[in-house]
Amino acid sequence: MTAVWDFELARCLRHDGRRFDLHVACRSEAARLVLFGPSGAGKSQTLQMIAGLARPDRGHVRVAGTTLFDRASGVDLSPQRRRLAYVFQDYALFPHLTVRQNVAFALHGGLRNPSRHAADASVDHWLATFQLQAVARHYPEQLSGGQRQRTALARALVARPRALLLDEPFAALDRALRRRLRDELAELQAELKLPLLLITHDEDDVHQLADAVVQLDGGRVVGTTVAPAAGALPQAGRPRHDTPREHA
Ligand SMILES: Nc1ncnc2c1ncn2[C@@H]1O[C@H](COP(=O)(O)OP(=O)(O)OP(=O)(O)O)[C@@H](O)[C@H]1O
Repeated sequence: MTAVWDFELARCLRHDGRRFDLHVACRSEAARLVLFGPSGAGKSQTLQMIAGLARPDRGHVRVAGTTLFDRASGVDLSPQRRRLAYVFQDYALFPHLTVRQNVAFALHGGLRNPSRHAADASVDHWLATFQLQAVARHYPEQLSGGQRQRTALARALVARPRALLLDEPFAALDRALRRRLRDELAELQAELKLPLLLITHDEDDVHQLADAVVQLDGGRVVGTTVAPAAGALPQAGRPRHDTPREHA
């Protein structure tokens, strides 16, 4: 069976005389894969290399059988051609664009600002899906945390991505909202059948969303688990280096 996620990424980072060696490999059939680990484990670097925003020294990235990067054979698709929607931790909405414009922006490859009245069926569809019609003319600073996150998701999905990459998508939200939005995201993923890769240090994200989890620490994979049961994971601050229960 073709793996949904198949990547091996190696990169040496140097900064201020310090060195961080990252080597992360994963092959998984999980539609919802979570990379879990403490701060500094290498989660963001891994996600950025998958998205094409950072370049590995060696390795490969394949998503649902399509090769997006392969150092050995010289394949290196641009972030746009990888068609992976990336939702940043702070959502990275454009403050000078309305909700509708933020969502429509992704349709034009980000080359120009869409008009405030831009009409497009797919923009309307995603605004409706995320219940954003009432705030479509609002600017990001006029939105609640949940509405900001939904706008970022609508903007990510409108361009029909191959997969969705999420960097700590619930970190900026309160606990009750996190729980609700995790459920919404899980439902949406099941409906769209869109592969989802999420990075987090929050164990609740893992339990509510993961089909499989890859635990990272110090730039290395320290465990892979399929559908982890509650309590099966170490605290993000205290990683466990024992034998993985099952391979993803
Ligand atoms: N551009 C860079 N140059 C040098 N080192 C870097 C660079 N970016 C990140 N690092 C280092 O790489 C390591 C992994 O960073 P990364 O941001 O991937 O961790 P993380 O697991 O996402 O952490 P967090 O949860 O805090 O975001 C850290 O030690 C960091 O200092």
